[in-house]
Amino acid sequence: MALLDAVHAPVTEAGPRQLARLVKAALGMVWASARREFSGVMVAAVLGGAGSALQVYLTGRLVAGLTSAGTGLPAGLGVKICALAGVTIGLGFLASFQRERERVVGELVARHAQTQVLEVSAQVPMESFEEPAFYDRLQRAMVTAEIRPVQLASGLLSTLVATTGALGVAVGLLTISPLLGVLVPVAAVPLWLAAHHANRALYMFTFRMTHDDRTRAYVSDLMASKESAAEVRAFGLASFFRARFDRLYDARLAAVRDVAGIRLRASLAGGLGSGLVVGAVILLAVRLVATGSLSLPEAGTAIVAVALLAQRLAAATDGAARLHESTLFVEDFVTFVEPERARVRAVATAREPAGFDRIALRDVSFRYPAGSAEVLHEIDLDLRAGEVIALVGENGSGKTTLAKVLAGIYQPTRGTVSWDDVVLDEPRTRAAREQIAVAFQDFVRYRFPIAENITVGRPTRADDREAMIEAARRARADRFVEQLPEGYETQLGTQFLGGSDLSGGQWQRLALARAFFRDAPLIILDEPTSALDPRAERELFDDIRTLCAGRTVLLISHRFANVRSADRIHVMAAGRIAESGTHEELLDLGGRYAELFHLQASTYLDPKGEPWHPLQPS
Ligand SMILES: Nc1ncnc2c1ncn2[C@@H]1O[C@H](COP(=O)(O)OP(=O)(O)OP(=O)(O)O)[C@@H](O)[C@H]1O
Repeated sequence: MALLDAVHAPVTEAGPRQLARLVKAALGMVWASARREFSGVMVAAVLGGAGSALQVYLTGRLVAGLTSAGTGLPAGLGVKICALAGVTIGLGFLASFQRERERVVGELVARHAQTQVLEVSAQVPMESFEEPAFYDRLQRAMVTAEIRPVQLASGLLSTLVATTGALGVAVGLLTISPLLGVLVPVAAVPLWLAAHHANRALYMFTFRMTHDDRTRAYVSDLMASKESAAEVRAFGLASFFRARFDRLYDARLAAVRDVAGIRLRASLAGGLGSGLVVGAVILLAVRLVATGSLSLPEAGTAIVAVALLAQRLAAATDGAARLHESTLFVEDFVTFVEPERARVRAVATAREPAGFDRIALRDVSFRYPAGSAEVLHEIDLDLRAGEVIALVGENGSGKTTLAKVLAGIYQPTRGTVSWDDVVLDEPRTRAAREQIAVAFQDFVRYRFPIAENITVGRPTRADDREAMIEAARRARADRFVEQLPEGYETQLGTQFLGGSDLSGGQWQRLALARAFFRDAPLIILDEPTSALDPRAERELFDDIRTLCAGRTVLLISHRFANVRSADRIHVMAAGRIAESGTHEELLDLGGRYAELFHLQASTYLDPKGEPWHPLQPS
């Protein structure tokens, strides 16, 4: 936790200046997303304030009329009562209007905030997803964007409405007794101090719980998602996960009780302090009657106004407290969204490389943010336009990492990637992704219709059905898709209405089709056939040049026989390129490639060195 605090100190430690900045940011959010609705409530607030002043004035006139009339009814009593009732009904209507508008403003701000968090999350550098602190910030920003806008809107609007209402009553009271009018607002001070303390406690609680909350959400996801459902049942993990979930929730509940205690004590102290002030002011009103400074009707009206003002001030303080609370959380949103916007702007202005005749990696090293050591060391690699280049090597040797650096997913820690003479800095790398198609080893299974699983490869040409079907054909996905009753319109994902599932190999063919549909000059295929049957695998590798004609291809495979026709094969070992050459050159070299190639080939030979025929007894 100490580390997290150092990375992102909670805002409660900050002074009024930072709070003012956050209030400004919060207002900016409301204004940007709900200008019209917000303006409507402002007008209602002003009307409400005027109505409150009128209410006090009419009450005063009514009381004065009643006391001066002696035993009979005063003249114009009916009109005064009707006017007072009319103002009260009007104020009630304004209150309902405000409540309903608040809801709409809250939703509008929530949508605005969530869109920004999602946009940023989808664009942050991939390295961010390697840092636990990033997930904490993301989680806080997500939660803030989801639930705080409603609180922000309601806090802001009810503060405005209650403050204008309080001002109206205060104006009425000041005309009766300036002393009482000045003293009543003091009742808001203990309420505000208490709210400030309570908000701090809540924010610190949320801040400190983020990591544990994420762990709990992960465990609950394991228990409730389709991806883990089979293993959870096969290994009987339900009670094991349940115990872990309970432990985490117990810790949270203990912390919730602590923070609830702090908030309750603060609220009691605030209410007590405020009540004492109001009581003292009423006593003072009585004393002013005794000393003859106030008449009895004036004192009666003043006491009603004091109670009304205290009530409005409490509402205004409550609104301000909610605004303050949500503002603390706005910090989580702002610190997440703002820095990333600068990067996005930089990318928007970056020139996309025009293409390449040669891609060159020079002295490229890479270390994962979470890793203690470099996983790529001083890599020099060239890919010329139209070549098929293969990467082979044992598990963990760095093939996927290198492919991701080439794909512009990761930025090298040291060294450069250039397209011809253009060195790709971060913005250019992002821009260059437009010209790269990748089929990842851990590709995504989109729970969309089949056609969309392919067209997300290049959403801007999603309407090109012919190209979509052609991509499916190249990935040999057309055969099984055409046998499905709804063909390319088949919804995937059994969690959605009418959805069905595919086999691992069929999903992989869709991932391949997606890469083909992207139609980019550089195609990176990381273990593209790991789930395919031997026939499909053979077909793909035999045809790779035709399938990717005119493109530059980087192929990664564990099966050495698959890459033997590549223009150049690089053998990776412990993050370095250990050997390079054509299949024949590498066999002649008699090194690691030759050893691993023969090792794999031997599994297809019987003990006498003949090809293995499993159906014929040896
Ligand atoms: N996100 C990560 N954070 C830290 N280290 C990582 C991360 N991903 C991979 N590594 C480490 O980087 C090294 C290279 O991994 P990489 O996935 O590039 O290997 P690979 O050759 O593609 O392996 P495989 O053949 O198993 O797919 C491994 O030692 C791995 O533990």
